[in-house]
Amino acid sequence: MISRDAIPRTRRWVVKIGSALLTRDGQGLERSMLTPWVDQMADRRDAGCEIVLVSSGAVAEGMARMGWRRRPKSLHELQAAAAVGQMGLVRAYEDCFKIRGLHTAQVLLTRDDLSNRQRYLNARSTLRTLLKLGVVPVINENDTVATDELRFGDNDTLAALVANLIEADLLVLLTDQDGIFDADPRGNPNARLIPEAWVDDPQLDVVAGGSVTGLGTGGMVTKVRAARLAARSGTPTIVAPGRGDRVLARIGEGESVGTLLIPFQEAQAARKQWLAGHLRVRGRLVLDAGAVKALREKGTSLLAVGVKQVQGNFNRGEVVACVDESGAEVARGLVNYDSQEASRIKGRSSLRFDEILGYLDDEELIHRDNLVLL
Ligand SMILES: Nc1ncnc2c1ncn2[C@@H]1O[C@H](COP(=O)(O)OP(=O)(O)O)[C@@H](O)[C@H]1O
Ligand SMILES: N[C@@H](CCC(=O)OP(=O)(O)O)C(=O)O
Repeated sequence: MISRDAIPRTRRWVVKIGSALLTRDGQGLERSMLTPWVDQMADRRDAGCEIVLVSSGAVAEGMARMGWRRRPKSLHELQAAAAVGQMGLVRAYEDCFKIRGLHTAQVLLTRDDLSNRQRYLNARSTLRTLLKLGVVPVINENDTVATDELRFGDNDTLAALVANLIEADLLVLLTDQDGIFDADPRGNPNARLIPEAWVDDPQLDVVAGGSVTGLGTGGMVTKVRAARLAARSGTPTIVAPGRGDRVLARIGEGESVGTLLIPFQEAQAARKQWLAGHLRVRGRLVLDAGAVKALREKGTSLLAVGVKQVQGNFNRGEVVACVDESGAEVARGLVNYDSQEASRIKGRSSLRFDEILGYLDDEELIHRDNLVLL
């Protein structure tokens, strides 16, 4: 079970900053407000932590730039506001991170990008590459193209799916309250902070209310839901006070700040169960004896070097069976290369993928997290 003591060992964080924090009463972005967060994130980086930032605020900044006092009702006006405001948002982050010598990258995602397996894998590879290069990705929803059906709707959900995507060690949702209280503190002065809870605690559904500022979307309801999504990849969530002093540093030191939502341990098991029961196996990889042994005895990922034959037509991200030379199924998993690519790299070391394919996406043909032994 993850506890506060384990937080100092976490190395990959997704930090989400909500609109309620970024704008003063709908007056648009304030750089002076952004600087302390950027400094805190840069400090985490200096402490050896990778940071992916999910930031809201495009609509609020767009409204301010257009001189609109009220949040527009029509989807197209909202999309237009987001398009105008996103320019200011990324520019402000770029300027602030530059002072700390860090590069930033704008990443705009829709729900479709994360539900389509191939695009999911591509987004994952790009984010991993940016992190390896030391760049801070600044993510927001691609509001301009997202239709109602395709929207995440709130950036808490987006941040959780990003945490799943990059297998983050921690999701930090910075908001305008000190954390999750046993009642909405705006209407209940006696409300008490919940320092820690299991993410599936039904009590959270009772206490978490919506948003009342008209700037943010979702309130605590979406934060609890997001924590449950993040827990699917075993990621704990901390809902923390964005206006607090040295909040990220204190979290990193294991201090009790905000509300820690602890993931259930079954997350990994559930994923493997889903894989084992998946009926639509698209192809087969015939493994040599060494690879069978490594999978069974050491629980390693499957490398192309241990594959003798590739059978069937499959795409990257589909389920394939791993069989031994007698045809007996050993394992099943989500493959990182399509059947044509797999045929070309079979029996080869990942050091040669670049030369053979012209690129290297993943070193493993199937990562051990996406592999279940049968
Ligand atoms: N149990 C609760 N504890 C704390 N805040 C709550 C609770 N229930 C509802 N809220 C509301 O959630 C709001 C934060 O969510 P939201 O406005 O969506 O902000 P953000 O922009 O950070 O996502 C708070 O201002 C608060 O009024
Ligand atoms: N993509 C939108 C995000 C809206 C949103 O989720 O806001 P919030 O609840 O404040 O995180 C924007 O940038 O305005």
